[in-house]
Amino acid sequence: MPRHQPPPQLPRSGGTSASAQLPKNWPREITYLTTLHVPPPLSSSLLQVPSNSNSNSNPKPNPVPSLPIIKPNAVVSPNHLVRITPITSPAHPAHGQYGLCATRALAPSSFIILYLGTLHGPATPSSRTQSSVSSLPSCSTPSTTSDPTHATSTSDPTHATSTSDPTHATSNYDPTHATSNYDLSLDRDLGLAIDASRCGNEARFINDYRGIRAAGPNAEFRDCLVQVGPGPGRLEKRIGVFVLSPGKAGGPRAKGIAKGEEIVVSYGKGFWNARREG
Ligand SMILES: C[S@@+](CC[C@H](N)C(=O)[O-])C[C@H]1O[C@@H](n2cnc3c(N)ncnc32)[C@H](O)[C@@H]1O
Repeated sequence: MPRHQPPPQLPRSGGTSASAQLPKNWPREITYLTTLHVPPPLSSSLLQVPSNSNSNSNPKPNPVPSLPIIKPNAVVSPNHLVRITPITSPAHPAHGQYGLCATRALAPSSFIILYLGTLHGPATPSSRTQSSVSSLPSCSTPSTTSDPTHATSTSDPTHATSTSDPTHATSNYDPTHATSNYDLSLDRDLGLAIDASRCGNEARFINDYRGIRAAGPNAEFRDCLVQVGPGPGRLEKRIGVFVLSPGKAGGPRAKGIAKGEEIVVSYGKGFWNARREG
């Protein structure tokens, strides 16, 4: 279970905006990010997607043409569409933790927030045997917040983290990613994932729908692209949280998410099976 301990000496806000305010109820021991944390030796160029140029110098088609493009003005920190909410009802399965609630009605299919955290590569043979995390690039000191009892995260089946590819020399793998409850796969081919256990944004507080919303999830993680730099030219891959699409007319999904409702996704059966087995 995630724990929110008293803070070590940490920066309270990360990303590009040093002056970013913290969202209400943000736990002091977790670094708040306004952009993806990409520690060396990784580089955000790994996430770049060729722009849809018509020039002859780039005759290849865009390999991910159908992903939604999130405009810079849709990425605001703190995010005014959501509120980090302490869960006080004993009937809630994540009682004593936090959840994320909508501050206004959110339309079906609409973009809510990016999932931010630390980008990391897969485990390499050497990183698997590494016993100390203190020398690894991280947005905080070795964590008092990661729960060693957590079994390997597999999250949403479409975002299950891969830690088994030993071929990527650029890995910054920290062994705590393997037991993180906040780890989402970003690119299976490259073995890249985003871990929000030590640093992240409001999206890290999204719970799984099981035991919370009988009708199922009302949101989902989706691959998307963000514009980086000035102008529309450069696109990078990210994971976004979106309201579920309407589905069959009149069904529970058609309404989107109501003001005050908890935003819940499906982590996938693998996430919970891994914890039962672990
Ligand atoms: C990504 S975190 C979600 C935010 C978390 N509630 C918090 O306050 O940090 C995932 C963890 O939240 C808890 N959680 C999420 N959904 C749950 C559910 N439906 N039932 C029980 N626990 C849940 C579990 O402890 C899980 O490992």
